[in-house]
Amino acid sequence: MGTIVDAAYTEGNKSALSVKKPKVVFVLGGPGSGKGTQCANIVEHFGYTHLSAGDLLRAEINSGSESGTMIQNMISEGTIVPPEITIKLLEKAILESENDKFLIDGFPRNEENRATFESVTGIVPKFILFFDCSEEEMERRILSRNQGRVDDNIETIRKRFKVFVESSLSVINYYNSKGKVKKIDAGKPVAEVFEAVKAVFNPVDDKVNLLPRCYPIEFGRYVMYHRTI
Ligand SMILES: Nc1ncnc2c1ncn2[C@@H]1O[C@H](COP(=O)(O)OP(=O)(O)O)[C@@H](O)[C@H]1O
Ligand SMILES: Nc1ccn([C@@H]2O[C@H](COP(=O)(O)OP(=O)(O)O)[C@@H](O)[C@H]2O)c(=O)n1
Ligand SMILES: [Mg+2]
Repeated sequence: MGTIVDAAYTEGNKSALSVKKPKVVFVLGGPGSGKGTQCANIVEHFGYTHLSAGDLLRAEINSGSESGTMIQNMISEGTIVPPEITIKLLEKAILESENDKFLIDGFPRNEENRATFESVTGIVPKFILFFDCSEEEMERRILSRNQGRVDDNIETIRKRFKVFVESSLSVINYYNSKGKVKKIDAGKPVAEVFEAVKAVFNPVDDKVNLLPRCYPIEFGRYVMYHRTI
């Protein structure tokens, strides 16, 4: 149809993303673990662009797209939308951005998401940020989130926890076996969680830390400058 999404596909069904080669960090964790909250902090501090798979799917519903009804039903049930749909939305957002580094929040949520993304885009994530939080705390947070989401009710929350344990944890285990998971204790207050997050990102990514800080060390008549980053 000549849309930007169609244009993203080149010969052999490979995505144009294999040309753009963006830097990608997957941000995973149970519903309510604080992914969106911490992504906002990372954007502010490290200059990434935040792409929430859930937000992109909700925007697709609101755009009146033909897949809208199906997406709406799946979100209401807490089930996972087929990867073709979510991946196209992610690709479009990445290609439309001038940035080259992205936080992909809430994706991949199952093995099918993961394997399809990898084969279609050829992108290998730099690392996975995993927000580890108890169900009791996640439930408390979601029930006071107040964003008017159709899935933030106790019945759907329970279904989403089940999907997380049965389908999403295996993705985290997969990347863990490759040494790519940075696990964060997400049960603490927002500021404390962000301290742990900051320690994970390479300091050279830090927007407020772009110039190396040096301090002099004197050795007799020589003065050496030691870089702190
Ligand atoms: N560390 C935290 N402690 C307490 N509340 C938090 C924390 N992180 C996020 N929240 C709140 O919990 C709710 C869920 O957070 P959110 O970032 O939307 O999580 P997710 O994207 O993982 O579902 C929001 O209302 C948010 O303000
Ligand atoms: N990769 C994804 C991400 C979200 N979703 C759907 O979108 C819903 C909300 O996802 P979300 O990431 O906004 O939810 P939170 O983890 O932020 O609470 C999920 O429960 C799924 O129904 C999906 O199908 N596939
Ligand atoms: Mg979220």
